[in-house]
Amino acid sequence: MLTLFRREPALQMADTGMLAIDGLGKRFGKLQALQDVSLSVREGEVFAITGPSGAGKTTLARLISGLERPDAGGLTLGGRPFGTLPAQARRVAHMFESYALYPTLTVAQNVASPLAAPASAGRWTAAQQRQRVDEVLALTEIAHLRDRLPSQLSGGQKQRVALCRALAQDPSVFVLDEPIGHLDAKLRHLLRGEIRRRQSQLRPGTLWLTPDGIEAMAVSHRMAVLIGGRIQQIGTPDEVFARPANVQVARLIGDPAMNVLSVALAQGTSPSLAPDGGAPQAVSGALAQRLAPMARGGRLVLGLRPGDLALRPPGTALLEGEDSFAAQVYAVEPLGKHRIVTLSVGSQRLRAKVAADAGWQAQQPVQVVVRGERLLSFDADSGVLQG
Ligand SMILES: Nc1ncnc2c1ncn2[C@@H]1O[C@H](COP(=O)(O)OP(=O)(O)OP(=O)(O)O)[C@@H](O)[C@H]1O
Repeated sequence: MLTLFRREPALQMADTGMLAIDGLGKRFGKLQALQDVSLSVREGEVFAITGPSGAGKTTLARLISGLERPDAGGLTLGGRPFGTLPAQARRVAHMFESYALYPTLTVAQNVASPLAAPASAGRWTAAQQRQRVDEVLALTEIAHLRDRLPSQLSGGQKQRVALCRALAQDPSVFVLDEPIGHLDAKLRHLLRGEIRRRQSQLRPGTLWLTPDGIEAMAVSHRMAVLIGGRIQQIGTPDEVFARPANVQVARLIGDPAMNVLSVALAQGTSPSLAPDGGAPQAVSGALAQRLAPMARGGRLVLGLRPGDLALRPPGTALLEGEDSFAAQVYAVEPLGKHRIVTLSVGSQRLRAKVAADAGWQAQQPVQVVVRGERLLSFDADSGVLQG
């Protein structure tokens, strides 16, 4: 059972409020690690930032904590400038990707260490500290490890200790850098729901950094996609999933991620498309309409969600509103409740999520059926979503 902490009026050291990040930039030598990053994290909001390795997530976390200084831009908390304060005055509960546990302290002592630190002197009684520590250890299912040293823990257990040490605090904002990446899938799924629920009921906002797009969607109220140090898109998980701003975002979000199929409009009288490395194929319906405004030989990138693709034997008649193109089965992964079928289309690979009882075999020719209204199209040069 989750117990929430009440703020004690006499002990309020931290102000909180909306964290606003405005135009942050950071360069390391020639590398522009972050450029013009702007976003805000509201009180009680879990805001996830997802992006591939090297995107700049940890750099952003360190700028918020005051462990790095930005070259450009600023930070405010509740409208007050925050980025000029020294790190210890910011009261950011920062969970480090590297854990940074004290090797000579037990699990419980590590988690309690910020509560017992001089900056928090007199803020919590020993009983209150113990209550906070107990709550987060129980939440992350490591209460039984409380007296162990970090050297006696697995990697996933150490990660949970580091997470607990951040969660136990009463900060101005929580910054959690890859907080659950090393846990097994079952615990990860459980914790992202539990932590989202817990953090939503606290005043400080939570910034959650993860390379896992699905985790970002599952845990957040809103999310940003960061690639190459630039924010590509900000929105609710549903908005980012439904309309990824560009091809790079589309390739990161979803399980499996959206397929992107590069095609050219082939020469001829009837509409036909040529997937890269494949023969031209006649198309009709909405797919033909998408291609109609394009010049012959023009290029387009189509976005196709794996769950929107249906596979049928070649030559099967199409229903109203359906389009199809030919492909060959490349590989089949049986995953219990569904199968992931990888398809070859010319030189490209697509993935389809189909029913578990679908009996497709590698090398089989197949008709890939998609409903035109589910297709997205991206500009072939800029990669930006069209329409
Ligand atoms: N102190 C530094 N000096 C030079 N380059 C750095 C420094 N810190 C980070 N970088 C570079 O900045 C870029 C962003 O790194 P950062 O650690 O912020 O990425 P990340 O998104 O957190 O990646 P990961 O998911 O792998 O942790 C990378 O190219 C990295 O090599």
